[in-house]
Amino acid sequence: MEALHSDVKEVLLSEEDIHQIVSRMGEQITRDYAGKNPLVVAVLRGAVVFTADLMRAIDCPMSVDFMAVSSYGEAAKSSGVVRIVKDLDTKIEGRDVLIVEDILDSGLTLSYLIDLLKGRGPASVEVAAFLVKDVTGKTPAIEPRYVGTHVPDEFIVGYGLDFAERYRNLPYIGILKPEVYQK
Ligand SMILES: O=P(O)(O)OC[C@H]1O[C@H](OP(=O)(O)OP(=O)(O)O)[C@H](O)[C@@H]1O
Ligand SMILES: Nc1nc2[nH]cnc2c(=O)[nH]1
Ligand SMILES: [Mg+2]
Repeated sequence: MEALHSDVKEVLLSEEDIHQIVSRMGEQITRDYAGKNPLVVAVLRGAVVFTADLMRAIDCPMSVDFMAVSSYGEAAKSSGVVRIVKDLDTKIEGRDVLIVEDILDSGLTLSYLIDLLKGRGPASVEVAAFLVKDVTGKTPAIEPRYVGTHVPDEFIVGYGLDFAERYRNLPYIGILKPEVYQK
């Protein structure tokens, strides 16, 4: 196993843990979307690593498109305002849409996206979230159909999740040392 990054306090999920979770989620999605042709919507940038793995664990016809939104910018706390940086290139009317997210924290990003995409007349909109953070005071209950696992209320990095655009390339999920983002 590779050495722990010096800015990471603790590893929550190893590469092996991640692989097992993604396989299980892929099986569930494959079963539920049999005979359909879902459009997987990856939310850039955080979800890109998870999406790349999840797609390969889905064994039914599907397509993928990307949307970029950002609410955290360079900060460790949401600005409260979700910005669309890139919209879908695909028409979703009548499609089964599966939004793929790396983490559900305050819920702001997903509640914004779900409302936006539902307004375009899809057949269905579901969410696959790799991580759900256990925080109090989440934006109106979002219940993702597919959840990888729950994480504590700390700042998480790795496997696509960044702080100020760093650490996305760590192959594991870890807790960032507070002194790094409080600097
Ligand atoms: O539930 P929330 O409190 O809205 O937080 C979750 C969102 O925050 C992060 O994205 P961010 O806006 O930082 O952009 P990024 O994906 O480009 O890192 C993460 O990837 C989720 O999309
Ligand atoms: N990297 C990272 N991005 C987030 N966006 C919302 N919560 C988090 C988190 O814990 N870590
Ligand atoms: Mg994101």
